[in-house]
Amino acid sequence: MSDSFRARLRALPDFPEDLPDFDPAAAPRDPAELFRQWLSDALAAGVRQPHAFSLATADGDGHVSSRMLILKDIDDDGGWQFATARTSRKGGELDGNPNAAMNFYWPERGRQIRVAGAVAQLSAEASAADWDARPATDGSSNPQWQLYALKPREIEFWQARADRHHIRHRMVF
Ligand SMILES: Cc1cc2nc3c(=O)[nH]c(=O)nc-3n(C[C@H](O)[C@H](O)[C@H](O)COP(=O)(O)O)c2cc1C
Repeated sequence: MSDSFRARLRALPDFPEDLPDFDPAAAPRDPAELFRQWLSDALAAGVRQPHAFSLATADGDGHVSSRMLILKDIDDDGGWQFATARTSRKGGELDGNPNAAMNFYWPERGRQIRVAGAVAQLSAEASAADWDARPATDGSSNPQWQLYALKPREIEFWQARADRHHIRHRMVF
């Protein structure tokens, strides 16, 4: 059972054959601009939810949890925005420890983007506007809904290569 499962896992392909090139030296210096370029490329390549990312948070004892969320914006202050209920597990963990990490992965392009930093709550007005802009909005309000912004301490753009010399473009702020 375990042997055959291991063999099944081993037989799965890691990355597609036709990976894009990436030259960090020629990339925009602004990470938001580079992310927008990569997002357009991912959409053109048929990536279904390139705006979905995993968010890792930690509780006061250092126990880590992660879950998928949707990126709402990268704002003019460089904040990577997402929204959730303030009363959720992640909301409680962020209250006690603002440090969090995002991870985007776009398999069709062999690309991963890691963003880590401290998260701050945005205004009640911005949170309400985000709630109202949800696709299934019914006009009701949700006072628990909170828009957050992660201010990057570090960002890494990662490009898989067929020769396994994967490219890591890391920025520290
Ligand atoms: C693709 C995807 C996108 C999601 N986007 C959001 C989101 O933007 N906000 C949110 O609160 N939950 C979102 N969820 C649900 C969360 O993953 C999670 O189940 C929920 O927020 C509770 O997380 P917590 O108990 O760790 O706080 C999404 C789930 C998936 C699979």
